[in-house]
Amino acid sequence: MEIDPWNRELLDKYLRDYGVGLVGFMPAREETQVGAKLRGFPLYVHSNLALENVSLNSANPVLRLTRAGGTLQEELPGTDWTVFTPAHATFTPLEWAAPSLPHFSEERLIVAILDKGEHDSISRVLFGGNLDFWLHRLLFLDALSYLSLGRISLALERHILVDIDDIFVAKKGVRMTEEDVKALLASQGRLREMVPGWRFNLGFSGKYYQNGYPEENAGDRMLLGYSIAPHHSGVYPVHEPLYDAWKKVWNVRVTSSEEYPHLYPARLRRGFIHRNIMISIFMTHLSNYGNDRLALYTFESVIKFVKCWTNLSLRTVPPLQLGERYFHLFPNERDPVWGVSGIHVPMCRPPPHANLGQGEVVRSAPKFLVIGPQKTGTTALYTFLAMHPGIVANYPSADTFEEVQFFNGKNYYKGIDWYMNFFPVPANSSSRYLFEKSATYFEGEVVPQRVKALLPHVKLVATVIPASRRAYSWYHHMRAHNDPAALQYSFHRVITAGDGDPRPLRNLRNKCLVPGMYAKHLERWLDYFPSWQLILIDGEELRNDPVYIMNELQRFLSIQPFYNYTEHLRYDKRKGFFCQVTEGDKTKCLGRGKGRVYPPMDESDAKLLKEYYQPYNVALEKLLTRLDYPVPRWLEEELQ
Ligand SMILES: Nc1ncnc2c1ncn2[C@@H]1O[C@H](COP(=O)(O)OS(=O)(=O)O)[C@@H](OP(=O)(O)O)[C@H]1O
Repeated sequence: MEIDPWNRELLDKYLRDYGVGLVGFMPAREETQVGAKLRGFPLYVHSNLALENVSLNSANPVLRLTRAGGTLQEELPGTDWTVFTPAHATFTPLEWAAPSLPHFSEERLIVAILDKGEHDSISRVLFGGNLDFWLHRLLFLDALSYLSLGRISLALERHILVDIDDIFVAKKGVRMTEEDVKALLASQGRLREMVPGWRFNLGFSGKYYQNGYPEENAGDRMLLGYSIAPHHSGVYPVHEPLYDAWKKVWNVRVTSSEEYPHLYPARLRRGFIHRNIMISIFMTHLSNYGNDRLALYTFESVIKFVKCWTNLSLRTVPPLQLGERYFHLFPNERDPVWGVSGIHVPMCRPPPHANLGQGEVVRSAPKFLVIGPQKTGTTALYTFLAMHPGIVANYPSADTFEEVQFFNGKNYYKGIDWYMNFFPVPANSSSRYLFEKSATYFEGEVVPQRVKALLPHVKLVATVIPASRRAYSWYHHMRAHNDPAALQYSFHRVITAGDGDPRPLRNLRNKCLVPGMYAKHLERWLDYFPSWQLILIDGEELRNDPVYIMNELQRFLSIQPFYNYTEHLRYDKRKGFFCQVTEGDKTKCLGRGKGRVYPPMDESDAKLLKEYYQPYNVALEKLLTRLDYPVPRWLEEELQ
């Protein structure tokens, strides 16, 4: 509002030429202005006021979501409000308030004002302060809608359902009596007048039915007559046996949870779909419906308040429809992101509502992940790490061997319990370094976000080798695994495949080439993790001097005790690689699948790939320099 004339002229020209409106806020200032003219506007201001008794101008065209609900008899936060006195018909008051001074409570000073643009062809909504005051946030949304000619507008329809879980679950003495149930039904009747069709949705666990004092048991019986359903308790993190039961016994399609995704305040909670069951987010618990009945009071008050100050139309629909509407509105939330933010690694994570029975254990989370990409020496790294007495690897998977492959692909939908079961329970989890290696994590679009949500403090180990060498090794890996496309097409054909080529060939090309765009993928990881949580290992050095790399890695992970790899790794002439020294001074090397023998890459293909990866390599070098990471020698050579 108070920029210098030159910038003001530029800004106004822009606003006029493109028909853009302006929302302005008056900054707090030290000196008080009384009746001062606002430069360039036919408008006078008075600053540094304490205000109260707010009301809105119902005739102002800006009001859309906000309703002029009467006079709000409360003080505005702060004592540095500015009020406006217009001197042109272009201005229409939007909001009034009275000064917080004795005998002035009837006065109406303008705290927010609409400039219709009749003075200088620019429409504005001006606020005499910031958005700390809740009503101004609503007015701000309306200002955006008005000034954008309705293009930036939120729908006015809202759906609401109150879900009361565990309706019978509470200790004797704090359960619902008949009187409480009657109060619930009476409240439901009153709410129905404000929200057509309102109905509390009750869920139960039958185990606790008739488990209270006689008057509470009478309450239980009355509730049973009302309507209850066994489709609640969408506990989070997901408790798989519950989902099994929901599917098998009741064919439940929708349920509720109050935890996901472990973010506070509660308004940050979200929905998700797991095993085709929609989890909406609206769940409350019994305790405030019996006894003090605070929940009933709160809901009625909130709804009255919303109806008083907004033009929102409140509706209710049954749970299934609500779930469908929810995910139609927020399609991005269909995919869950399992998270335990706030719980530090090592985390102990029994399902929150599950009583740990015999044979059940509390597991610890991995402290670091080897994320790949494939063919960069990750198996060697995994094997060398697992030799360390202080490091514990995941159990192997029946399908994917040493790799769990949880955060990418379908396994993610098996839930956290499935993942955690891959980790042994160390006697003293805090002194052991659990880790897993899944080389497919590196380039997965959703992987960094998922890892961050579940393991925010985890350290990340990535390995890189020349991208073209990686691509060639991967191609031979696929041939060795009898991949039909890899067997059918030559390496040249794969790396030169165009968008018009058959899908299997294009897929192969992408999987072959995309992981080597190292900088692009690393940047994605760094969107979620600070650089000090990530180490980048030169796979060439790992191959030639694994002891040096393992020492670096131990330092990065701050692992105790320091393991002397010199005595435990030895170059094996026959294998052509470093291998593990075993008892009896023999060596145990990786299997035939690692360190394969295949013909060298055609020079023309090597040239093609060098050009292809050039921009990615340039970006990688820049990234490494920016992060103060060492630049591998092969990268320097590639860029010469
Ligand atoms: N010590 C040791 N022993 C055997 N192999 C070693 C070793 N160090 C690095 N390498 C290189 O690792 C390459 C395989 O990489 P990955 O283990 O990441 O492959 S995989 O993604 O897990 O399939 C593998 O690639 P290929 O040579 O193409 O088979 C090796 O070059």
